[in-house]
Amino acid sequence: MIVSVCSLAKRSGLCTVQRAMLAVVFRSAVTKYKGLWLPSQTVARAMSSSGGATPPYTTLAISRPTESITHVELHRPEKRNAMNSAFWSEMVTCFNELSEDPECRAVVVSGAGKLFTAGIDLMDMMNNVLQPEGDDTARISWGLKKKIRKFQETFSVIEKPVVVAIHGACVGAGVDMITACDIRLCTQDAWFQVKEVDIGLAADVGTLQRLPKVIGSQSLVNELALTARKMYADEAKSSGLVSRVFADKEAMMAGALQIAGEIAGRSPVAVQGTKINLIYARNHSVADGLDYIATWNMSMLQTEDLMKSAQAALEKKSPKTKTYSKL
Ligand SMILES: CCC/C=C/C=C/C(=O)SCCNC(=O)CCNC(=O)[C@H](O)C(C)(C)COP(=O)(O)OP(=O)(O)OC[C@H]1O[C@@H](n2cnc3c(N)ncnc32)[C@H](O)[C@@H]1OP(=O)(O)O
Repeated sequence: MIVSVCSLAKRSGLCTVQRAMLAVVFRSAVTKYKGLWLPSQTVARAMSSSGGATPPYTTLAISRPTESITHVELHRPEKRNAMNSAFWSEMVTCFNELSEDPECRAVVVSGAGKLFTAGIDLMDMMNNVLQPEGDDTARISWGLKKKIRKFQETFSVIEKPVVVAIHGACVGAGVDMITACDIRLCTQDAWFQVKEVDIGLAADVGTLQRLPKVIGSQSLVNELALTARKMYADEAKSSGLVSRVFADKEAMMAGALQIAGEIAGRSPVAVQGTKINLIYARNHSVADGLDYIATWNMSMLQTEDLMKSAQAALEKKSPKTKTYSKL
């Protein structure tokens, strides 16, 4: 199909630059799905209608909309994707596997059913997570700290670029999770709630540390975290929590897939380096960040990807027109 569009453009008398631009625009509107070039909208629809969790997982449905994009769907729709003990360990296994998988160059995360996630599974939290284990206060505290660190790890292990697509609601630990993702999108009906104060605890899986870096206004972060008020899509956009708001889930999934495709089509050396250095810069001073990238790039600048991408730029083509080997 791509080939026929290109030859059509050639016959139409368009110049090389116009033809190249047309090809890029066309490519961003379609996605290769199971060997066929299909409209991104159609692939997004297929992504949103998964049957159930993917064994051995019980809370996640994993699919590959394209060779290089993995879709991870939170999948406990009947419990509003509440995060139970299985979820916390499955997420770590899943993201560790994706980190090791050279085929996977970008990840889309979304939620099945009515909403993105209702946060931690409250029944599980009361019956399992918070059950005291240990003979005295010191030992119980020691064990709890280990648990909290393990929960924190769940969202910190995400090494590949992650686009998260939020619809309906994103509550409590859901906010912790999305602040650890790279690109946040939502639907017009989405709302966000740092709910932890309402259940008697200070959020401890990343919101209090990452949200101030994400939305920039400490006053707004304080208000959200201290009052647990809901924040709706428009404010999420204006405050910078999300970068785009879509009319509905289908449009959002198509948008997420398109962004993931933009990332996955570029040099994995450049993409991974960018993600790692952005996170480093967030957590360190400018001086430390500059030193880190200099050390990083003293080896990474030797990649063949640089020549390929520069060649594409000279030819006035998208870097996505080149093939980059796995990382
Ligand atoms: C060391 C700990 C670190 C982590 C800390 C994390 C903290 C947090 O995440 S705080 C936030 C906790 N979450 C909540 O307080 C949200 C509770 N849920 C709701 O308010 C509503 O369910 C919601 C507005 C999200 C959706 O409402 P809707 O009317 O659409 O659904 P429901 O009829 O209420 O629920 C359907 C079934 O799902 C079960 N469920 C929903 N949320 C949870 C949850 N968080 N934990 C466990 N189960 C949940 C609900 O009980 C219904 O089940 P059933 O009755 O069997 O149909």
